[in-house]
Amino acid sequence: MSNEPPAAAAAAPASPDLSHVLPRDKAEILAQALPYIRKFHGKTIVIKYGGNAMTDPALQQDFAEDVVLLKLVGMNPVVVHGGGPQIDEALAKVGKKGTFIQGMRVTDEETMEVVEWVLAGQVQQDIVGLINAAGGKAVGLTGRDGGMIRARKIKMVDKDDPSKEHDMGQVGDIVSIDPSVVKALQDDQFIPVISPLGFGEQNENYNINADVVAGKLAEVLSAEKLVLLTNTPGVLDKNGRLLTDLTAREIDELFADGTISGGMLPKIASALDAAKSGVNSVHIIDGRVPHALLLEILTEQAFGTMIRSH
Ligand SMILES: Nc1ncnc2c1ncn2[C@@H]1O[C@H](COP(=O)(O)OP(=O)(O)O)[C@@H](O)[C@H]1O
Ligand SMILES: CC(=O)N[C@@H](CCC(=O)OP(=O)(O)O)C(=O)O
Repeated sequence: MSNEPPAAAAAAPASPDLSHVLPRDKAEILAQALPYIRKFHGKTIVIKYGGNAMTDPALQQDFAEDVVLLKLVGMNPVVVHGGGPQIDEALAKVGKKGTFIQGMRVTDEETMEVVEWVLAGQVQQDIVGLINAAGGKAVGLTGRDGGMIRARKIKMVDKDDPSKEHDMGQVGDIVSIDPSVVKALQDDQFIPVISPLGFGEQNENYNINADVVAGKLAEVLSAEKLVLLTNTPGVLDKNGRLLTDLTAREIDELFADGTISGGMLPKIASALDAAKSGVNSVHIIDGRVPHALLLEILTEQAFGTMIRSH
């Protein structure tokens, strides 16, 4: 994405060497996960896997293993994936450059075809394959499957001039989500992997920002947690320092002074909506950290940015 990240966003943490950890210490670490396994047993956890967090094959494998582990200890992970950089790469091959307005891709007809192919054909199936190889049973879905995500053309009002509206092409705004197909899959021990594509009243296709789908799905599923994996340590302040905790009022201030830009705009807005709609804990975390999901869900380690409704 073309927006400038605050300074600290660039540094990816290195993979730790655990060869020196004694077996009894490893057992102790496993035992410390018990309270979290008990707390989240049977609960739905919506995981947004951002396109920017999925660029390294080793990290992708860690991610798939984490999802399977969460399922095997009794949680209900639901994966919503992105794919912004992967779409950009495919567009470049046909000589097109992505254009973004307020963190959303302007989607003309030709771009829509590429978006569908990359998200549902490539990225989703790669994730499904990795989860299955790690011992899970993943099923890939788009918003069309089971009539899940109804959408309409988004109205994008200019943030500086509210009298101006941008034509975003086939970018969708969610009208409703019917989660019955997700629930049926969960009941049969499958792990749903959802591409952020919706359909409209005339059966037309929509490209929807994946953070928006993840946030709304977490709300509709009454999820316990929404975890958004991205390529920064979390939300950063103007000096590139991590903000570990954000309330609605603080988020308004960050929007107003321009600290949040690009892809972080829909991410924070969706995270806040989910927190306000009753999702108990909402976190934006660094997907470049090996086993980021396990760190966030099964340890007491404070990690990334937690979004609170008040
Ligand atoms: N205040 C901020 N803190 C952290 N990241 C920010 C901030 N403002 C803008 N960003 C940008 O948001 C990006 C994450 O959003 P996005 O590119 O859509 O990633 P993803 O593919 O994970 O959804 C970061 O890489 C960074 O460039
Ligand atoms: C409307 C819109 O912006 N759709 C996104 C869908 C993918 C996405 O959200 O990917 P990330 O999570 O990796 O950014 C796009 O076309 O890039």
